[in-house]
Amino acid sequence: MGFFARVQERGEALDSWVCVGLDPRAASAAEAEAMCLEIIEATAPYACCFKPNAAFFEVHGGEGIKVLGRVIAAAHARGAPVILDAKRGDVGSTATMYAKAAFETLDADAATLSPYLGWDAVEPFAHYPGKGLFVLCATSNPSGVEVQRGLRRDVARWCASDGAWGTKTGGSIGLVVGATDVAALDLVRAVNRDSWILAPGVGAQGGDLDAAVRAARTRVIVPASRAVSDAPDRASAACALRDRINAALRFPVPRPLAPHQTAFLTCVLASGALRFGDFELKSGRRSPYFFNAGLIFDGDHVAALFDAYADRILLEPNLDFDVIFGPAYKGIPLCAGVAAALARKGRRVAFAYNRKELKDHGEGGTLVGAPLEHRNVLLIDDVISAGTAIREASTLLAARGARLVAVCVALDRQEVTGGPDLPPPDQPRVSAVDAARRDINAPVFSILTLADLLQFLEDRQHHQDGDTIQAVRKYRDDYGIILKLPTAA
Ligand SMILES: O=c1ccn([C@@H]2O[C@H](COP(=O)(O)O)[C@@H](O)[C@H]2O)c(=O)[nH]1
Repeated sequence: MGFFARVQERGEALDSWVCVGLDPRAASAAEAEAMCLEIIEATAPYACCFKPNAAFFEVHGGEGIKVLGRVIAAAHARGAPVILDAKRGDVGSTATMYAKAAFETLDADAATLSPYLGWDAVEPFAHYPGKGLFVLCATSNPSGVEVQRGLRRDVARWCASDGAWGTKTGGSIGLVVGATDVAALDLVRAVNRDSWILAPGVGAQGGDLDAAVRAARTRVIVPASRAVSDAPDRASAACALRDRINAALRFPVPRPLAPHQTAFLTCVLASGALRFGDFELKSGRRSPYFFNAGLIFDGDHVAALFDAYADRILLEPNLDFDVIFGPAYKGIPLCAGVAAALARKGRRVAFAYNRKELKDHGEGGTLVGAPLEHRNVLLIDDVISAGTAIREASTLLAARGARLVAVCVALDRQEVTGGPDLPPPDQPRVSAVDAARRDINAPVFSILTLADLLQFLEDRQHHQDGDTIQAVRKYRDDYGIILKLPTAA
């Protein structure tokens, strides 16, 4: 079982998202060890994981490193996963040794990493199956923002399950976002709804625990070092922290979806393109909801749909494309309509599409619209089922000398590939979107995900009955690529 699945399981079993930090301020390695063992003993019933910070052990030299190994083993003996907080980041060959030290020598289950040197500094850590990574996104120290302001949104996107790094790591990558910066947590969750967040900075650093947890919404682990180690009764301190986190998680302040998502939902519900009930999918699964973009045909609904695509595309950072390509048939009106909507919003791009039949008269050929050679192309489609259409389109584009830069779809069902049998809980969960993304080597993003849909239903913006919401939630838990969320809004 991977690190995040283990944290999830232990967190749920203990009903606690407290990560107890082990930062022993001690005069010797022996004293540091004794202190950590006491903390582990007292707080294990409240700790979904432990987080020793390497500095507090390295300061004691070789003996300190040995103690760190024994402290990690002691946490393991209590069944708790361990995050090694060492904020590593270096050129690939050195990062390889850092990864070996963290995951082999010390046997940590996860490590904190700096994104500053790019993917090749992170990659060696990703070679260890089952281990977790936490990438620094917005740190809790006061001046971090001066450096991170321009980078944190991109880091958050890269680490999302459909982001560049999230995809490469199969989702075993989380983010460090300080509890001291609620605006940063908001920003991160606006572009990344599914990564685990480690939110340090409560207690001694003065972070607003309630606001931070609410901003993170879900999949949040709150580390506390001094707030626990310096408390007169460490067990009570960890227990109180647990309760405050849970209270904030159980009563989150509703967070609206982005306006283009609400407009899209309004359109698909009004047109009947999104329905709730009992549907049999091509895969043989019975789904409590079904999306059929072919049912959006009234002019006002179509206009809203094109606008929602255009708004979503404009939100995607660093998307450099000059042609929108729509694979036949459903992609044909989409590419034309979205190109028009983008033009109205100030972004001029061309469109092209293919025909399925070969023409034997007139201009001939299978492609219509803008020339594709040497052009950067954004592929647009309604929903990815098996991903066949996307793969075929990508082959066609490559044959025409075009560069496929990304794929935009309306709905990402975020479910594992396969048939009606439930996937084994310990297997890596790969969705059709993930598989397509891997095969075509380009990002895939969507206007709406299943997680967004659930949030919409749960926020009661749409008056669905409780049974429908329960059924969609259960479907997500059974077939979703996203592990069961620790909290239901
Ligand atoms: O942004 C960050 C990243 C890591 N940390 C580390 O967490 C603990 C916090 O200690 P407290 O006593 O709970 O303040 C410490 O090891 C830091 O190095 C962080 O604070 N902020």
